[in-house]
Amino acid sequence: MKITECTIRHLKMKLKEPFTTSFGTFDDKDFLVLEAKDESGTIGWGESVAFHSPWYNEETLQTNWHMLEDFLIPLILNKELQHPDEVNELFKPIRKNNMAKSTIEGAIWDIYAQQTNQSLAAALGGKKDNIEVGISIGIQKSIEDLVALVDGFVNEGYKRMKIKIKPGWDVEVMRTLRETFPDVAFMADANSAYRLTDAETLKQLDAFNLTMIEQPLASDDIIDHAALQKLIDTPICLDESIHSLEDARKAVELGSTKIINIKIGRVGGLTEAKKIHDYCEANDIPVWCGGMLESGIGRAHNVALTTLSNFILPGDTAGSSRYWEKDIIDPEVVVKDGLIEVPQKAGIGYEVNRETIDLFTVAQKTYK
Ligand SMILES: O=C(O)CCC(=O)c1ccccc1C(=O)O
Ligand SMILES: [Mg+2]
Repeated sequence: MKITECTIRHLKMKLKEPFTTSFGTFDDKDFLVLEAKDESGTIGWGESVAFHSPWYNEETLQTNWHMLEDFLIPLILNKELQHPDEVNELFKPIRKNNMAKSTIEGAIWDIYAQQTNQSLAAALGGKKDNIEVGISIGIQKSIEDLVALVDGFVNEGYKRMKIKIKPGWDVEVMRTLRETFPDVAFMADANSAYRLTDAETLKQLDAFNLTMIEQPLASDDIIDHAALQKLIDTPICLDESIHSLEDARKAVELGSTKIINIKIGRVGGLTEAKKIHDYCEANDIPVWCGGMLESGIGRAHNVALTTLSNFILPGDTAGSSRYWEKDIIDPEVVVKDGLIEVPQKAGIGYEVNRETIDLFTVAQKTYK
């Protein structure tokens, strides 16, 4: 396989509802999509999960465009590749910029799966026919609003509720939810809103039988998380702190994390995601697939990755209709009884709808 052409598109899509985390609110979603073509005309799609602003990590839509245009696409164009794992090696001399790397790596995995006539899930080694999913719920105006939302998602069948928390929107919120829904699987995600000195507050969450607490402390920390885990019973799950297999190994060895949220973009692509998955499986660390409010393209990659055996806990891959009036893939990702059926077609398994994607494209450029 030889990539002969890449097109970067900047898409702007309106979220149905604003999504609020401890670090800010998303209204629109601005992001990049990459279309790669090989010498035989096979087309593969990748999505950048970098946001418009550097809130979640340091990458942005613009830094991703720069990295792709000036460094990553030139490394790939017209190079003979046997397997997408080689992309991970080719990109090693370039430090970080994982979301940019993942964008093009994902498109190459899609092409590879099509050329070997298998679903992306099968190409990765996944065996599940369907995957279990939960949902991530942003910070609301009032606890009553949150209770009503959770009630709706429980009725829709989502397998676990992830509640965004921050100082002042934490203990009483989780207490109310636990009292109202005694049997629902809840977890909390702080997106780095606390410090080790907040351990007493976080300790109070132990009373609510949470499946885990995600990234309570600083986004680059694994030392204080290890100290915190000794003080609280709720298992800690790292998100922001894990960028590679090496990060995962160090965090597990230090006792900073008992569960890992794997995001394909954050770790630089599917090859690295699979390595982290395999390491965690060998070390009895359950993993699950995180979300970045993706369009259908990124969502399809998440579905495929989640078919690997150690994705034991439900992920954040909710259905397309949770986010968009109209997604850019056909069919859209549908959740029924908390399950997504894994597409069997070759590649990512969904068709990118050219008419819809054109509607949301605000800029594009082709490289060959
Ligand atoms: O529904 C989703 O895609 C997951 C939403 C989510 O939790 C999230 C959204 C934006 C940035 C960070 C995170 C996170 O997992 O921390
Ligand atoms: Mg998170």
